[in-house]
Amino acid sequence: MNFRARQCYLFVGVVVVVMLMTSDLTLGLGDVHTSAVTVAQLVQTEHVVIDILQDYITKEENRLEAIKRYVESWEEGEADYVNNPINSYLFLRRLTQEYNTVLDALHHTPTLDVRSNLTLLRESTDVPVEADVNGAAYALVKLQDTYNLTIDDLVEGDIMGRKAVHVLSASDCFRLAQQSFNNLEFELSEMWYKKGLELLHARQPLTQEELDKIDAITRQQATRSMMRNLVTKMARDSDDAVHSKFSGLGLPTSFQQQIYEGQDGVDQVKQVDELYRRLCRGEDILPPEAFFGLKCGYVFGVSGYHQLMPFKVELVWSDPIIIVYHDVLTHTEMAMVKHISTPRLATTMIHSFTTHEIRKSLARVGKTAWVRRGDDITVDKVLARIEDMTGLTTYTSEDLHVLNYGIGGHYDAHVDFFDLQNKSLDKDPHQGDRLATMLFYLNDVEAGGSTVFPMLGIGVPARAGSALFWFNLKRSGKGDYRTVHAACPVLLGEKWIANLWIHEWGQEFRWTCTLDPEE
Ligand SMILES: O=C(O)CCC(=O)C(=O)O
Ligand SMILES: [Fe+2]
Repeated sequence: MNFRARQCYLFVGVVVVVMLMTSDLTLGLGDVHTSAVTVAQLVQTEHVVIDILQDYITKEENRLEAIKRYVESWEEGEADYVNNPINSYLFLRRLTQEYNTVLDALHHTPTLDVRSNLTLLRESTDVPVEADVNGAAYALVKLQDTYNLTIDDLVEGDIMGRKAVHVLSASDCFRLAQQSFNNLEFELSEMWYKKGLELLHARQPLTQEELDKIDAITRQQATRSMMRNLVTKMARDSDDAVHSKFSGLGLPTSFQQQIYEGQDGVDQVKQVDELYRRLCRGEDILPPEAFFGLKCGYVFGVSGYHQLMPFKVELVWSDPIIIVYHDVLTHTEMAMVKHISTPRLATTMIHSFTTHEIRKSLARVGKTAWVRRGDDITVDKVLARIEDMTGLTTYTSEDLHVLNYGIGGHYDAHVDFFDLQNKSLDKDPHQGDRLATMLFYLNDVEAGGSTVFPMLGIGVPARAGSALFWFNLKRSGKGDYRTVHAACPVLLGEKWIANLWIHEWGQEFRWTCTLDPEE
């Protein structure tokens, strides 16, 4: 292995080890792609960049044109400038007026202007950096994995028949391979290296540089596999304190399987993950009989206008109760919630209940904003509607949590409750546990983005204006683990949701509880 390759491997090794020690799988991954709003803003920024450059090109062309005109108007040895008065006049005019134009053109170059305009733009916008390209590359790999997309289709830029503007090159494949490796997706990494090499081999005749690249990557296979074994062993040998740091951070299931091999619960993780993928792909998991007895109907609200105008309700599951309300928000209301949230969107963080840290995680990729009662009349109306729909108070709930997922945006399997009965969290600020979740879909997602419940085998597509509702707690107040749910990665388009976590306090006369720990 040459020195550069060795250095490169050392670097990858260090990255992987640092990721394990700090349990930060997001290291080196930017999150520009995680929100469709941010990407749309960048598309606008690029329009401005193109305008600035276009203007620069025009000015440069005019400048060169002036210089060219001067040079071309000189007819060497052809004219008698000395004896012919007209020639003499033209000659002197050239040397004064036209020559000055040339001097002007040479002095006033538009380069400084274009540079300062571009610098201003860079300072006023979050221009993506290398890490953001890696983030977007990792999103692609995640989509490939969840939706069983073939590597060939991805290379051709084909996602479910929708063509991209360009195909992927060999070096794109190597970037995807490297990114998968950094994120401990070792099998996927191998596949992408193989594809990259195949694309390079297909280029005939090969340049010396390409031959060197093929050679280096082929020789690095052995080091990669050594690195992989080392990292896996280190993770396997780590103690519980380190393992608990990993929880909820989006460690790939394939890697978890290897490090927790033979331990309790690992089969369940694998099973939940498998069901999650199948549900995301829209596969039917349950036989039709499982849905017998489930109903659709009109249900009147508990107060206000909906006492006369019922809600369209679909019972998606009966135990635990999962309900979809159709057409419950208007387009204006959805637009308003998105409008207020857009300037507040920030990288989604997750709260680890084992370490109490708040961190960026690969388990949840998207951008979040919080909006509260009083921020806008629409928010107040939405909260009042939730009370109408559920009969529960929203005065002890959290603020409305708005999420914008871009391509690959997702949320791995989780429960919404804190299980306060089992954990010694300070209860007061929480107003009790999260009794129920109301999740509004604020747009139609072109492909992907369903909410799925792997333990139950059901999935709910994101449809603009509908709302998904379920109870997180049993009547005894215990967390109901059957409500494990996940947001499938967005495959095409974007996804907007707003959810409200309704808390236990204040529901004493609205929700019957029981002392029976089994209920
Ligand atoms: O986006 C979704 O479909 C689910 C989001 C979710 O589960 C959450 O925010 O807790
Ligand atoms: Fe959730």
